[in-house]
Amino acid sequence: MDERTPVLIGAGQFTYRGDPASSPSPTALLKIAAERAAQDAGLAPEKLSEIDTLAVVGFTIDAPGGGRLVPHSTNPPATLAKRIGADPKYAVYSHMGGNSPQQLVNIVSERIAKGETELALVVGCEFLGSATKRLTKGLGFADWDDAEELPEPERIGDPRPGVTPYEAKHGLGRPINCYPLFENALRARDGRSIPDHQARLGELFAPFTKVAAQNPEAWFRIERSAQELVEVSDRNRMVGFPYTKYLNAIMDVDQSAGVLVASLKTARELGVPEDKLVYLHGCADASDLWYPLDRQNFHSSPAMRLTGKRALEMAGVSLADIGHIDLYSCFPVAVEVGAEELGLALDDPRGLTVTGGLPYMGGPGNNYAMHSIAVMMQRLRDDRGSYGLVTANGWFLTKQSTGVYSTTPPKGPFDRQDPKIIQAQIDALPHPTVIEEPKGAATIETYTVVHGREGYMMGIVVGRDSEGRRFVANTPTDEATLAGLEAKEAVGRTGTVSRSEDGSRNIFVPD
Ligand SMILES: CC(=O)SCCNC(=O)CCNC(=O)[C@H](O)C(C)(C)COP(=O)(O)OP(=O)(O)OC[C@H]1O[C@@H](n2cnc3c(N)ncnc32)[C@H](O)[C@@H]1OP(=O)(O)O
Repeated sequence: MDERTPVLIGAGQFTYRGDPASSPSPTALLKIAAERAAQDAGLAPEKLSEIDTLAVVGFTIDAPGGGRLVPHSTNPPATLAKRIGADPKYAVYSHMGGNSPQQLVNIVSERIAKGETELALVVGCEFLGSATKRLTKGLGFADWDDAEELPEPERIGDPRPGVTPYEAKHGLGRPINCYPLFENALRARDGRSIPDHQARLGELFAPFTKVAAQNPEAWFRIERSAQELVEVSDRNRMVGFPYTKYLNAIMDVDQSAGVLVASLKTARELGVPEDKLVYLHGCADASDLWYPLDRQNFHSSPAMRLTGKRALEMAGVSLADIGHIDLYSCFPVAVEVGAEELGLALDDPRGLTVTGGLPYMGGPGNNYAMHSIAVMMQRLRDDRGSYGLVTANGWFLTKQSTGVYSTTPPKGPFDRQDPKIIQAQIDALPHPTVIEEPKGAATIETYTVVHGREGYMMGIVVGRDSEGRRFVANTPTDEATLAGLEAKEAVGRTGTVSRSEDGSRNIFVPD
């Protein structure tokens, strides 16, 4: 076999459940995952000093506008490299997006195949669990010694924000507000009643909780029934209609995961046991029409379809050959759309997650898919010769990265297709015109109702004006309007849109 074949040799995960006052710093979390990945490959932790490539998944807290409330290094790859005694010639820090782990594995694999990298560490972490508690309880961060001021890291990935200022002003910038727009559109497209659709969401995610309950690294190791997931209760409030809290990715966790990727030559020189090797057979990366209002509709993802198709094609296998699947699962609609685009039934007997998914396993911001890859590697080692599919999603069903893995060595050389090829097909798709200041009669294309801890907050409507142009608006915030939007299907309802009194936003009033 070609000695430049990229191969994943070790994976490490870590979940911190201790006292927030002594929680590990971001660099410490990364280092633990890296050391566990080395151990998994049968290597001493000191061997990490030999990496020539380091790719760190962007911290959620470094999202644009995140500020620096939580002290941490201004250059996470450089700080981690120092801690593990490495001097990588290629060190990068990714932009925001849950697609990043799979995308980084795809990119470093291509570098390995081209002879640019011999041994790479790809690693990320989430630390909002303890960080938020430290901030709210005034515990400080004095024991975190990684808040270094260093030159900015080299960034990798697509730097564009997930929403336009127009969309952000109306609340689309938060995933808990934006994903429900897709869910409600999907329900309306299928003509399903609200109660039937809620039941479907519960049935979709109950098996995820079962997998999480068996996963030692899962944040919530609790199996829940379909009904419990969707029933509004004191412990399970509505967040963004139709999603109760249990259907949302959990935000506040402390977790890290990383993988070591090597050329086959280096893996052999390091003495990595053959039964540890997991090959990346296929991969693809693409973005959908970027901003939510530019999408063709709110119930599809051409990027998921085309990256899935391409990754399978590159691997030379079909969906029927795949034994293990992990679809990105920040919210149910990511799984529903992902399954539909790939041609999978929601009750596929193979299951749609190997980890338990973002609402139960955790890893909410950008690093979840690293956990999928880590668990997938072990699944494939335990089921030798089988294939595994991992999908990873960033922003609002925006950026997609896909990987197909197996312990079976690939037949041909690793040849990643230029992502621009799929991207050109997606960018050429027709889509509606967007209008920023609509006026007059309009129709709801999709919507959500946003709840805070104390109850109703606001409605968000994506609508079409009388000329078919798409806009976003908020609704009046009175309970009757908001409860009405939840009581019966509001997609297709008519109303009137105008500018708010202060001129800052659009307001849609249903008829
Ligand atoms: C591409 C992408 O990946 S997009 C996804 C990116 N990720 C996100 O956007 C994360 C979205 N999630 C969130 O913002 C938050 O987790 C929310 C809003 C859903 C809930 O958070 P909060 O407002 O803090 O919830 P609330 O105050 O009502 O309840 C907190 C309690 O619920 C628990 N909880 C929060 N989410 C869940 C969940 N999914 N399952 C079970 N329990 C949960 C918390 O651990 C906490 O428990 P405690 O009281 O025992 O400490």
